[in-house]
Amino acid sequence: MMTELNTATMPNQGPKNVVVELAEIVPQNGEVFLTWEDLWVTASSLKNGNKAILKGLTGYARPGELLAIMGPSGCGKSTLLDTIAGRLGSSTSQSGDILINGRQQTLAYGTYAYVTQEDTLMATLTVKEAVYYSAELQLPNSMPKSEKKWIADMTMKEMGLQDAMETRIGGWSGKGISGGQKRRVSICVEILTGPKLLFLDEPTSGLDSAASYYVMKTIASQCQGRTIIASIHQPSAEIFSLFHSLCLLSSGRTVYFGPATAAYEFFALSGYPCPSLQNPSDHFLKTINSDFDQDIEEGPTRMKSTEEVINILIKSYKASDKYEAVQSQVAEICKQEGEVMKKRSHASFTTQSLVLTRRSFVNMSRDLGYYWLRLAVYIVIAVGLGTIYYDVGFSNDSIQARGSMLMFVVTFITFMAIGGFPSFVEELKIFQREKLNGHYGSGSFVIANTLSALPYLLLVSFIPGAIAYFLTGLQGGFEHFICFALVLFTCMMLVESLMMIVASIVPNFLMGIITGAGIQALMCLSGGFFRLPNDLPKLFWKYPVHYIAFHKYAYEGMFKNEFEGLKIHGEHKGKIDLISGENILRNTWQMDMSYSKWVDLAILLGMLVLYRTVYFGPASAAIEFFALSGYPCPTLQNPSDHFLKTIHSDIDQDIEEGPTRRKSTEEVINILIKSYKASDKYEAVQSQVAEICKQEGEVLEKRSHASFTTQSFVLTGMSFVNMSRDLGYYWLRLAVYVVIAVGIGTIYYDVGFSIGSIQARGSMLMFVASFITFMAIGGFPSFVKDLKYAYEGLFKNEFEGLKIDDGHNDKFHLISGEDILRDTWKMDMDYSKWVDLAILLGMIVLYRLLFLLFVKAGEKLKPAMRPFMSTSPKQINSAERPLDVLAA
Ligand SMILES: Nc1ncnc2c1ncn2[C@@H]1O[C@H](COP(=O)(O)OP(=O)(O)OP(=O)(O)O)[C@@H](O)[C@H]1O
Repeated sequence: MMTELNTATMPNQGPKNVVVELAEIVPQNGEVFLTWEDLWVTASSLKNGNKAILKGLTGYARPGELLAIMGPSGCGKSTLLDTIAGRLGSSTSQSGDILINGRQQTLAYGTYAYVTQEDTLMATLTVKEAVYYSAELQLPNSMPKSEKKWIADMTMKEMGLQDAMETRIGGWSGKGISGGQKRRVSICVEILTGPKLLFLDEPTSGLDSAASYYVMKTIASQCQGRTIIASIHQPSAEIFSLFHSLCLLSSGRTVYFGPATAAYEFFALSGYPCPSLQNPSDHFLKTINSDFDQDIEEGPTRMKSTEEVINILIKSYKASDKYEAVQSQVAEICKQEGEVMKKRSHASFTTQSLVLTRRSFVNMSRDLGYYWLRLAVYIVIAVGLGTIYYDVGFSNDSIQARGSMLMFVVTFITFMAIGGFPSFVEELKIFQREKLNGHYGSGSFVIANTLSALPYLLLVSFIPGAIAYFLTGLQGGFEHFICFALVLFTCMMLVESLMMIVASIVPNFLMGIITGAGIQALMCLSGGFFRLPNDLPKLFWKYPVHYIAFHKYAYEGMFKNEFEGLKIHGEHKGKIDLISGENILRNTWQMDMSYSKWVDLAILLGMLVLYRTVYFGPASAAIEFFALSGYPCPTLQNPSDHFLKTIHSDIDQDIEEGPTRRKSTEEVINILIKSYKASDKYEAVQSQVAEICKQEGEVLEKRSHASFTTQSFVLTGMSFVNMSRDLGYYWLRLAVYVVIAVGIGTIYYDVGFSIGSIQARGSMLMFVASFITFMAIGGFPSFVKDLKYAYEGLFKNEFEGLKIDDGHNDKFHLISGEDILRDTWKMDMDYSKWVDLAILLGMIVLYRLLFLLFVKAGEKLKPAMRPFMSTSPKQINSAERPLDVLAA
């Protein structure tokens, strides 16, 4: 359909006499026509009020075309893309119509793909593994495996990834492929299903100009029957020539929408022609960039501000035939009630769960921080526990020792299960991206994460568990050990499940660790060890928190397992008396003996199922919410572009050498290298280098910089401001601590001076000194030495000068706090509580000095460590590295 629009000529009113081609508006084979009309997007915040980001945009995207959204940084490109893809965050509101094939409908699975700016990929996998797994997850079961592999291989080849296929992706845990290659892997996994509508947010960010060109060329070559919309920053002249349509934005307004080729003419006719030998996109962006208030020359004497120029261009566009063409094209598309988008078939739920389990298992096995480090630390702690409580015996004292040892296992060892949280958060980010793109749902992810973690959790509970159990000499018998290890295993899994729920609600991992630790602190406080069950305040702490906290059942399971059937050799009036474990459980630990330890274990397992289900339901909806809120994911060629493009071997592109001869890029590079080595340039370089080396020239002098004091002050100021603004640094911890403090205060409310208060005071102080300081470092085991002085300081502060009524023979009898410190808590009374505090302060200084030492040593060690940390230089595309750095 060819339509000639408004051919009247008006001076400086935009390009006229342009024949605009309107596509056949009959969507076939799932093709997609997308229109948006009078689109407004407003961000509202308490601080800044309402701010319009997009201001009444109208446009369309058609099958077979690549539409580029261009504009200066912050003009609203990503917002427009997100809005038309239905991914706008909840902090913004939108108005206007967005129609697919003239209908209001949602984007169905497999019909569209969205490639985000950020690359969220599994760092431990190789490129090939990542793409293969993705193909298995997305492509239908009916497709043979060989075909899936073929599609994956072809797509990788199209994206120029064939040389990086065996290289690990790398990321936060270690260097892998380059940033540019990551970009291409991200695009690759999204186009595997051949979606009819493709959104790309900055597909070339992080790529050098040659790689950008080839990636965009590959994308453009896939336009057949496909609608592609890409936001792009600064395309080279060559990339610009690949665009069919262009949407040029400035501060949320349309400066131009129409054929990309006609934009050059539009600017010229509007009075801002592109100077010869300049990349048109550079010219367009420079003209409409109001960030740097640069006056624009309009002749030898006249200058205009960028804002004025933008207004002229917008007016010119609105008066042009391009504007009319857009309106009529949108009206035309909207008239048709086109095809309803049908969901593509994808891999079944079972296949997805199995593939995800395999992928997650491989990731866990390769990520040192997921389980291996924890296993090593647990083994060290288990040896520590085993040697501290070595052969605990059956004396009266062993009651307290057994109880403390089991409490440590249930509370601290399981608490440390949050150590794998950062690795889990990385996996979660990938899940969020893949879920948003419809690759699979929450169900398969939860099943896969549970199944893949099982073998590792069994390892980390049974091996350290056995070491601690047998060294301590807890109750003999296989059944007892199995119960102990199973309770430990279930608790660890419960902590991981709890952290999964936290991760889906809290946006970053530091905040997640603090929140998760806070929840656990409250649960173990009310679990029945730190405050015995009968002493817990009835309202709230006993009913319901005590019964909700998994620690209650874990303590009960562990204690029943240990004490049932045990005979303790107590001493009474100089005679040895046997006390039964059941009595100890009932009287000392106040346990509910109406059900067995296996019931406790069953309740723990039930809780596990519940936690995982909670994550699967409302929590996964929260994931979506946070991801959507932004937390969670050329004809005049630039010479340097040409050089890079020519020597770029990633994409095996043939280079024309005349009408018939073609050479592979690799061949061309070899010819160029040979030619360079034979040239006078090469000789000149050799002689210049030799010449320079001959001279013993000036020694480079160090430039003077800010003094040490100034630097320290500035850094203190910066750090202080950062800490005050970062919610996760101290504020969240403060809030969590306040909640825990209220918990402690109400649980131990007005502890009194009875004999029972000795235990209560001790437990409360132990909880404060260990658990709360433990939380300060996000779950890393605090140094035991610190705790000794912290305990001593707090205990002396509390008991010195105190008088406790021991109620001996029902008479009022006072015991001094000093006696309690010496006899009950076995404290060193040779020095005062202030010495303990001074030692703690000294340790803080020592740790900071050690930190400085490690930072300095780390800088020196880095070059030596590099070979172990990164992949070989051969695997990293050397041509991309310098430009990636520049782009960054
Ligand atoms: N949720 C939001 N709340 C407040 N302001 C927002 C929100 N989202 C975007 N903005 C603002 O809207 C403007 C456009 O943002 P957008 O990310 O769409 O720009 P862009 O053109 O894609 O930028 P860049 O090229 O730098 O990625 C920016 O000024 C940004 O700060």
